[in-house]
Amino acid sequence: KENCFVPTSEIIAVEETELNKKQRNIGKWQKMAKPHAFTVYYVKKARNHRWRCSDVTFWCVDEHLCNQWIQALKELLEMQKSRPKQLLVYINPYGGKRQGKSIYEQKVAPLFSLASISTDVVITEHANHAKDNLFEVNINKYDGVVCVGGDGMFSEVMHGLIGRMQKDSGIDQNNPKAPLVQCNIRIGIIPAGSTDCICYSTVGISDPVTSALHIIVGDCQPLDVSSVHHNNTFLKYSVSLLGYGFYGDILKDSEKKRWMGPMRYDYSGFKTFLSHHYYEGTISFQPAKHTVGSPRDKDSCRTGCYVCKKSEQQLAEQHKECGLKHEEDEEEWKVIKGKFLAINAVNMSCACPRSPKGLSPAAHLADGSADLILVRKCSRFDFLRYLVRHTNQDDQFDFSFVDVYRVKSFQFTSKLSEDNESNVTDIGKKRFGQFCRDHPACCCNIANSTWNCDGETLDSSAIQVRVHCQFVKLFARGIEENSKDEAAYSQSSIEQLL
Ligand SMILES: Nc1ncnc2c1ncn2[C@@H]1O[C@H](COP(=O)(O)OP(=O)(O)OP(=O)(O)O)[C@@H](O)[C@H]1O
Ligand SMILES: CCCCCCCCCCCCC/C=C/[C@@H](O)[C@H](CO)NC(C)=O
Ligand SMILES: [Ca+2]
Repeated sequence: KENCFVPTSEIIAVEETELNKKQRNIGKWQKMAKPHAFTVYYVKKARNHRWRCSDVTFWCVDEHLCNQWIQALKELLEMQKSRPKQLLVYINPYGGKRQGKSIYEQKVAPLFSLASISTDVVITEHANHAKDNLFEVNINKYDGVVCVGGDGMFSEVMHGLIGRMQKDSGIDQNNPKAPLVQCNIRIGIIPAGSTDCICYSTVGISDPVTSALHIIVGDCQPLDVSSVHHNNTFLKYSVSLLGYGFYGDILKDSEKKRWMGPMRYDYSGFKTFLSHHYYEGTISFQPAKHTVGSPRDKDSCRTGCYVCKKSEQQLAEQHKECGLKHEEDEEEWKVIKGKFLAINAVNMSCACPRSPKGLSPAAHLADGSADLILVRKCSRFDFLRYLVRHTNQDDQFDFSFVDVYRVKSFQFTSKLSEDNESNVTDIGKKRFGQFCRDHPACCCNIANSTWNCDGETLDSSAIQVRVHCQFVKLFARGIEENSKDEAAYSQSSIEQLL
């Protein structure tokens, strides 16, 4: 009795339906001598951005008419050119709660098969298996690469794909100013990790079935990617969080407790909060002048985002007019020295189930900028107030000790490495490390923190970062507005469409 309207772009599959005897004997169909039927499988939108596969079966007496409908609907599906037909799937069996394999087999593979998508599946045997494999496979054979795992697994696949593109084009990734070759093959994320921040921030929910359906309908969401260098050595790419201090320390501690699963972040988070370490250093950045948005905006990045579209146009125009190299070199750098509890640079909101609005709620997925959040030294109580605001509706930037800037590139050098560079003859300092000036009695050693790069640690504290606008593409569409559409989808009618 429920009506529903389904755009053809959200039909998953159409199949002829074999009616069994019991089905034939119900309702008005029992009067038919030999009823014929077909079933339409479609995306049903539920609450909180969750998608489900629903179906409706149509019956008729005329076999020819029934076949015509099936044929017409299959032709409509064939016209959806952005849908993948052949996918390469990497499963990390040890990510998150170690359920990647069963999640894929039970929830995702049946949907891919229903949608006639062929897959080559690789279950990874060690870290970097997927990344290394992507340098060897015949990549042109595939319409997309799917990773089943968490943010770390996504990062691995992204590094494999970007690295492969640069290698094939003869681009040296160690050159921080090299004009990188864009990666056009889309990546799908089936969330099976501990944080799943990239999935949550691009889909609005961390749910394997929802993500599988976004892959099937062939969605496309571009993402900004930051390249991270130490002098002239390439370190990593980042799409979500580059965090020094608090999030770096959490990650470093939690790596030793992988056996705890996702709980390790809560344990290490609490421990890191209690340790209340701050780090001295200098951060220099180039403000993102091309973008029309600001980190203090009330509106968030949503499907078809105006700010992201505008940034894309502006950057394309700038490149045409003066060339990237010339223009970037000339722009001003702002320099800030200080003592920081956390330095967070986010290319997207970094929303995740732990923090549903994220570290920077107004950050954009594809505007060519990152939000640089500087949390200066403050009391434990103030830092706790700041952290709690990640989980409620209050403004987390409304503190005297928190500053946020929208940037297109930045650099960081810790005080420790500055001192070591400028004072190489100070043997005592080099041999015994540097002692905390605020607690001379306790002699606590203030080492550098570690950068947390999408859940992986970086080997260097001194880094240079540049944001590349819309550098990779995901099978996603950004977070959809929670609007009347949701209600409309559940009430209107598939019969109207057909
Ligand atoms: N078979 C494997 N054995 C050990 N490590 C692996 C294997 N396959 C992949 N990895 C590595 O495991 C790391 C973490 O995986 P993943 O991101 O899937 O889970 P997670 O860390 O629990 O989740 P999140 O990144 O969301 O916090 C990845 O960086 C990846 O390189
Ligand atoms: C006392 C209350 C504390 C509440 C703190 C809530 C903050 C949660 C924020 C989660 C971090 C989101 C950033 C995502 C980072 C990922 O790249 C990374 C890898 O998955 N995850 C982590 C935890 O580093
Ligand atoms: Ca961005």
